[in-house]
Amino acid sequence: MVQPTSKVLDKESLKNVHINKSNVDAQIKYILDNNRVSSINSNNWVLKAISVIDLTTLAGDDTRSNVFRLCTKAANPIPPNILEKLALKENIRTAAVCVYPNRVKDAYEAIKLMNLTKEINIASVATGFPSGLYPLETRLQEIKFAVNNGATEIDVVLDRSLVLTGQWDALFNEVQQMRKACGDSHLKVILGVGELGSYDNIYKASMISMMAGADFIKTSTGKEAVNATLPIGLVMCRAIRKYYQMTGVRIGLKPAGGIKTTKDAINWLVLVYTELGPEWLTPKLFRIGASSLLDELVENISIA
Ligand SMILES: O=C[C@H](O)COP(=O)(O)O
Repeated sequence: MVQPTSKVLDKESLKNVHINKSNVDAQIKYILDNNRVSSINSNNWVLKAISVIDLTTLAGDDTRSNVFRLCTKAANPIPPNILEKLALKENIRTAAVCVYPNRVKDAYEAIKLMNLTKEINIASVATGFPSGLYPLETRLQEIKFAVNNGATEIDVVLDRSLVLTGQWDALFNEVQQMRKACGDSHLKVILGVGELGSYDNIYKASMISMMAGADFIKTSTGKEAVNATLPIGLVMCRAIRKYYQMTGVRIGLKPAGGIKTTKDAINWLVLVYTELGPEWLTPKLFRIGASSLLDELVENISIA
């Protein structure tokens, strides 16, 4: 669990952040054109992508039975006939399932019933997902409710209005209280990047969230018009890198929203590999939040 580090970083220093959009776009083009991982067996990258998925269902009609199905799929993402041909040393699982607070108990019971040897984390969205526009008191209660029902990770949403009006101290204080409400569960902070107005705001919100104790920063709820794009990912990677340089603490990245194809997933792996290094490509530091990516990845596993 990451402890708040406000004493290490000076919030005033964020005033001088100016990110140039065309530089970011050019850097993304350079990274993809000079893909340093393209020579590596692509099956490894597809399997890596599967292992970092937070397999998500966040629909208004989610029921106990579809959460049970989701958990079964998270535990056995690759069909036995393909698994046999791959001859892996151990079965691959997705890193987590991600559900609404009222479905956490169902996920907990489903996973317990399966008696797995390797853990699948249970992530719950919280804090008035997706808008975050609810009283702080009830947003904190939602976190505690999800934790008490078995969530090991909490994906909170920021109140975007605090970013848009530059209320950085208020934002820091809110995230710090969310951190506290999580107890031992991990805190992932959803920035809602499509609604933050600028790359500068995305960078600053990333920094404030990490300073306040986020274990991960996450791009989107999946409900905004603009979700996880690579240029936004680059801005967030740079914030994570800067934070690591200043504190020695590694914070995770979770792109989510609109990631649907194998190419999308591999591009994110390439970005993180290039910007943060191979040590970030583990479920501890990188996740892909997605509701419909898994089937596409499985279809793209090549078997002899
Ligand atoms: O956190 C995960 C997102 O809500 C999933 O978005 P998606 O349905 O576009 O994959």
